[in-house]
Amino acid sequence: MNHDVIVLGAGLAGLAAARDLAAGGADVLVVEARDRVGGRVEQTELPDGRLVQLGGEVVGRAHTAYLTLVAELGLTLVPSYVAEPGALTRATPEGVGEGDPPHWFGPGDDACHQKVTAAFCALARSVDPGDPWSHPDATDLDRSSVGDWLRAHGATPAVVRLWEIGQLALADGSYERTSLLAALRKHAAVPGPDAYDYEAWEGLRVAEGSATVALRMAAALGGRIRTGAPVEAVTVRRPGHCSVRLAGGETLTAGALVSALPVGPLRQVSVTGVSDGRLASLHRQRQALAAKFVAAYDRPFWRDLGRNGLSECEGVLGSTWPQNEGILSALVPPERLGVLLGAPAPLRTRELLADIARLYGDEAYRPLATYVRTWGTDPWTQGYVTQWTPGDVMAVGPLHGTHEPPFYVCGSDQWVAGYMEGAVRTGRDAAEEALRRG
Ligand SMILES: Cc1cc2nc3c(=O)[nH]c(=O)nc-3n(C[C@H](O)[C@H](O)[C@H](O)COP(=O)(O)OP(=O)(O)OC[C@H]3O[C@@H](n4cnc5c(N)ncnc54)[C@H](O)[C@@H]3O)c2cc1C
Repeated sequence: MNHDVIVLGAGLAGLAAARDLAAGGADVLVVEARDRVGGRVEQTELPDGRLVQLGGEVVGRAHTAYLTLVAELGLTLVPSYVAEPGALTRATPEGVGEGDPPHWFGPGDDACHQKVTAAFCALARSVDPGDPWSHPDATDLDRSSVGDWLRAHGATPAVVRLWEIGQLALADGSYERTSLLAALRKHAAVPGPDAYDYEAWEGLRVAEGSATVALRMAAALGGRIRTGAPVEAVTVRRPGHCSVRLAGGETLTAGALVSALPVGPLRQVSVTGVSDGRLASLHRQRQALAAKFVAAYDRPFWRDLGRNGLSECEGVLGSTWPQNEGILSALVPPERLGVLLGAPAPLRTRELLADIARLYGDEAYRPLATYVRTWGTDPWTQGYVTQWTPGDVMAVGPLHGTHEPPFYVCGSDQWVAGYMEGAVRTGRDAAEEALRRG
């Protein structure tokens, strides 16, 4: 059977695209490799009814496409962990400290931190997040790492360490391997007084559960989604004549294709009939590889210490934060993922709980349930959020986030920095463009 549009991947991007295409009157089919929808948003339920998010969780006030979709779906936004009272905790091999300044700062470090932060935010204002390539110094800014830029602007080792622990807390790649232009672009997309504004990026969550956003869209799409259907090859023969070959050999045809695949799995799909330049651009994109750990407790015991559950760490874990009453989320950043994967599976949980115990005490060793989700090595994700190492922004180039009709591209990697906002924004944009072109 021929469809108007086939959407590849049933994550937030693919579902948002398919929802708008169907609403616009298109005959749309979504093909999804896994036996579930949602991709990087996934949830499970504890016996006591609390939902546990194993993937994407929080958004911010600047995430307008996501917030609009949530309202359309009749879901509720509530303040996230950012509103939790209490102090941030930072753990390094030499100590555990509370609040600011960090425990390794000496005289002059705080003033230095303020100075380089102000310089970074001012420089970010000169970057257009939709067109970073037009910046007069784009090539140089992209060639530099954030770490090199910090040192060149007088950042002390203690200040560089603070920036780095914050970056690894987000499980992004190290600032030593992050393009300055990409970091400036990300800040320009969601500006704030700090290099990363937690309130603007992470101040809200969906009360009914982050993955419920995907489940609601999928329920409305009903039989238009095929799960357990990995795509192996796509061919664009001529405008209006596209085909998709699934694992197992079945071939589907459509007038147009919307790829909503993460950049890793997309590299493994054979794509024919699309320009070499576009394929080179798509294949150059990469993801930070990370894992998520969740420990569910009967109560938020970190509050006993006056702490808010948010931490930045130099252990195997890069960070913790409370996702829900008594439930702690944690991320293992790319630089430390190998340590986790190298540990025998039965020992991993104990090792991760030890990091939490160091932060908040021995009650950490008595969770009701734990979950380790190694997204970085999951074959259908191969990552976590988009990563831009020095040189990547220019190499990917202005084709980023654009289409080659009848081959449309969306997914969080096609926005500035990934995230659920990127998935929804680019998914809806792709659908709008495909409908506009008929
Ligand atoms: C641990 C973790 C925490 C995160 N935290 C946050 C957060 O708090 N806030 C935030 O905004 N973002 C967060 N993110 C990022 C966010 O979840 C993602 O950017 C977003 O959900 C990606 O949506 P997507 O539709 O672009 O891609 P995906 O969700 O990855 O969807 C792609 C779909 O394509 C499918 N697929 C892959 N290959 C094939 C194939 N060959 N054939 C068919 N189907 C295929 C996949 O199975 C998947 O369902 C987090 C991500 C992770 C992993």
